[in-house]
Amino acid sequence: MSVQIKICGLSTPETIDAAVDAGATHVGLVHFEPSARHVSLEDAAKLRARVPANVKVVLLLVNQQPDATAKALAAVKPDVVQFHGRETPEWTEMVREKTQLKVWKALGLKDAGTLERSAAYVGKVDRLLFDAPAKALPGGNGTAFDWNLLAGHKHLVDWGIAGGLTPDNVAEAIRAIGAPLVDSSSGLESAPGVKDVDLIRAFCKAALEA
Ligand SMILES: O=C(O)c1ccccc1N[C@@H]1O[C@H](COP(=O)(O)O)[C@@H](O)[C@H]1O
Repeated sequence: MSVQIKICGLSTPETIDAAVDAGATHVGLVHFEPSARHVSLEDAAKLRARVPANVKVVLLLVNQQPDATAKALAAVKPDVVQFHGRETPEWTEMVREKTQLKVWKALGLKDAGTLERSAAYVGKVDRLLFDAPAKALPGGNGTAFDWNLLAGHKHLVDWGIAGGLTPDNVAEAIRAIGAPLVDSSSGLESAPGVKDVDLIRAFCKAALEA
């Protein structure tokens, strides 16, 4: 099976269409006000409506309260909700059971200890997304983690990698650790929050040819 590709932080119809045409399997919408890629729920719902059924829409939320989470999910109707903050296994399990949506949890991979702790999410998420450790923001920082931390790891749940992936390094990442899904955001931008359609195309091509 070929690698799955998520292009995240999209905020315009043109870049959504470019990602879909280039072969992305997932497109991500960030609803997190401190982010340069934040989209309102109204805009997210409009962008969501452009996406064909064969491509999955991922709504990224960070440490939202239950009411705000329910409101966002009802407005955007994503296929997947990606929690990218300090959300607990109990929380991901509850959202998964209540909504029947696919639930992903992003984890900043600092060391082997983080990987051990990721076991707490097994059975409580549909995918673990390994990212670089948080900085001022919990993600979207354009920094990669040490992929070797995942070498030889026995994955007990679907997984993917994010963090500093670009058209230049995505093939290496796929070959190095056999990542089944790659996720990129800031590495495909001409300025923070401004996606570049040529970089989106180059990223998808490099991932599909890896
Ligand atoms: O994109 C953001 O601004 C963002 C904000 C808060 C949490 C996560 C965010 N982005 C996600 O982080 C990873 C890695 O991004 P990058 O490729 O290193 O820029 C990815 O899943 C982004 O969608």
